[in-house]
Amino acid sequence: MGDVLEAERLVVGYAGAPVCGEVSLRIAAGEVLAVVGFNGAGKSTVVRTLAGRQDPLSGDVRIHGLPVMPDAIGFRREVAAVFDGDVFFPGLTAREHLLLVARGHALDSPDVAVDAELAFFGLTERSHAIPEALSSGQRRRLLLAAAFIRPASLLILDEPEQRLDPMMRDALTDRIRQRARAGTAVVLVTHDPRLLTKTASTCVLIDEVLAHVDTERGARIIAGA
Ligand SMILES: Nc1ncnc2c1ncn2[C@@H]1O[C@H](COP(=O)(O)OP(=O)(O)OP(=O)(O)O)[C@@H](O)[C@H]1O
Repeated sequence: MGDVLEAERLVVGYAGAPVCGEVSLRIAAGEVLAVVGFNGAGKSTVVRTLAGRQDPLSGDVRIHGLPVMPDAIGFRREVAAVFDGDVFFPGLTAREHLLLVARGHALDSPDVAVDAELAFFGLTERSHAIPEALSSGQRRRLLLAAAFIRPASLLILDEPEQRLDPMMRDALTDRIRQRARAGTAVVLVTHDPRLLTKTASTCVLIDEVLAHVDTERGARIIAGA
């Protein structure tokens, strides 16, 4: 099977200054690639660049063999992402956010899909609340629900475990595995060793020099062991 995502000698950073070493990686359908490293190493910068949220300083990123085109419908159809700073429509309820995504992606039965997603992420009772009236963990769940409800061949998750309680982390772990089994390629930035070992098939350590490490070693690095 061909690569979903391919980065070749990618350099990422701000105002012309790189934040980490060159990144070269590939990920195929059904693979989960964990991205690990210490605070400030450059993980979010790397995955934001992979998702087309910022331009690379140099190097190449290809998704299904094509350059990253964040404004193109075809690109946005393939790539779903959750980042820390993602925003909501202040006047729309949790349910309305998910309906918007479900309808936008032409799901067959959007109402059914939305109810299922609200239930999975434990938001059914808060489905008519606007984001401001949700707890911070519930807002995180809503962002994740919006990413998982829609089809995508590449799913980029930047520390999705943030602010989730242990039960929800377990549910998220299962969901990522299920999604990968269905053929989605997943890029997962995480500081959670358990989430990493239970989901990832490969791992990269972001530092001054990028290292490809096995998932057990990746988990030991983030556990500080
Ligand atoms: N918008 C920005 N402008 C300039 N520098 C930035 C910007 N965002 C992040 N940085 C810097 O780039 C470096 C890498 O940040 P990044 O957020 O990619 O790290 P990270 O590995 O994801 O960290 P963490 O584990 O803390 O989330 C840090 O030194 C950070 O201070």
